[in-house]
Amino acid sequence: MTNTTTKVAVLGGGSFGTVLANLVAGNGISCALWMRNEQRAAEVMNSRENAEYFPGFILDKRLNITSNFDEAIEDAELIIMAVPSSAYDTVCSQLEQRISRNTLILSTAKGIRADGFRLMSEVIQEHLPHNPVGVLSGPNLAKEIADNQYTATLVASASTEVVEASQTALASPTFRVYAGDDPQGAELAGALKNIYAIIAGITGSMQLGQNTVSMLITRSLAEMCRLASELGAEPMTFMGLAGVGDLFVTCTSPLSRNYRVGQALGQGKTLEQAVAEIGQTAEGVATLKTVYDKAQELGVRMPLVDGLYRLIYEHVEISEIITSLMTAQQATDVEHKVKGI
Ligand SMILES: NC(=O)c1ccc[n+]([C@@H]2O[C@H](COP(=O)([O-])OP(=O)(O)OC[C@H]3O[C@@H](n4cnc5c(N)ncnc54)[C@H](O)[C@@H]3O)[C@@H](O)[C@H]2O)c1
Ligand SMILES: O=P(O)(O)OC[C@H](O)CO
Repeated sequence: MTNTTTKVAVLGGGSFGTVLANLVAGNGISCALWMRNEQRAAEVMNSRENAEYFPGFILDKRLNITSNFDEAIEDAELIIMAVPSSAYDTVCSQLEQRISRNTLILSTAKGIRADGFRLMSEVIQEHLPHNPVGVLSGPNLAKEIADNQYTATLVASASTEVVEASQTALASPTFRVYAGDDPQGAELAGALKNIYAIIAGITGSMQLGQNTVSMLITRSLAEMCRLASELGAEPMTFMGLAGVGDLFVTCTSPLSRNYRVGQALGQGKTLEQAVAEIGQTAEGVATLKTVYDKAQELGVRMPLVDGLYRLIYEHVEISEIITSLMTAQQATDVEHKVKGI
């Protein structure tokens, strides 16, 4: 797909799918937004508003919203996956036998499948081994994109076709799309930061100072890099939009659902209550256990992940966790430094 792009399909009509599809349609490119619920799709199509997620945000009149999967993907050169990571296997299996090998796929979910520690691009490739795949990751709060706040993102792929097609489809005067060549790092960064956003939400509810927030973000970044470099990703990816960029926005904005889960936990609610209260996808909840298990398996030091795990699953008091985070034996050698930063 080049500047002559003819059709894009966005699968998943929640917050992110809606704003991405609207960006594509706004660029004058034929775009179908697929929502699985027939009645909802009809309502959004007729009212031009996805009232469940963005009341008052009027969608581009050229955007087609449909619950008909075949209609949505027919002739699409680029398919943008915007369902949560938990739905990837289901939706990818629906694509099998229905799309050509040339169809480009862009993954936007920020999660990791627990079974086999599979990244979303890996799930796609398992179902669609011949299709070129890329990942989009960065500081991209959907509400701010809908409000046309200046935003940048990263599309990382081994396929220049996917990068170019994504730039053509999504870039606008308020949405800048950078190219990257470390999809594994971009995906890991996007998924890992959700865990730290939950911790930031907890500290937010405790009204701790900016020194504390800054320490948390910095220590989070070091932990993320340690695990990612152990898994073979490029640490420098974490210095960019998908790493520190997304970590910063998600750890500081109550628009982040993961941050809000943390706020609710900090107010004494249970995890179940917190998740129910948000009512939308907060990938960090499932990612926490997946990453905790992986860090244990690989022997990677992740004290913040350990602390959140102990708080949620072992019901250890927050004060005890903070004390252990602040008084743990300090490294005096370079062993604990992250390679590359
Ligand atoms: N919202 C954001 O600001 C944002 C930004 C960047 C990335 N993301 C990522 O995008 C992914 C999707 O998140 P979201 O914010 O759109 O979530 P959301 O909760 O707002 O919406 C998810 C949508 O997916 C639909 N869905 C769930 N299972 C499905 C299935 N099996 N088939 C079809 N549809 C299904 C739901 O009905 C819902 O409409 C997440 O991994 C998230 O981390 C979100
Ligand atoms: O609402 P969250 O916590 O899923 O965060 C949304 C995006 O990932 C921010 O880049």
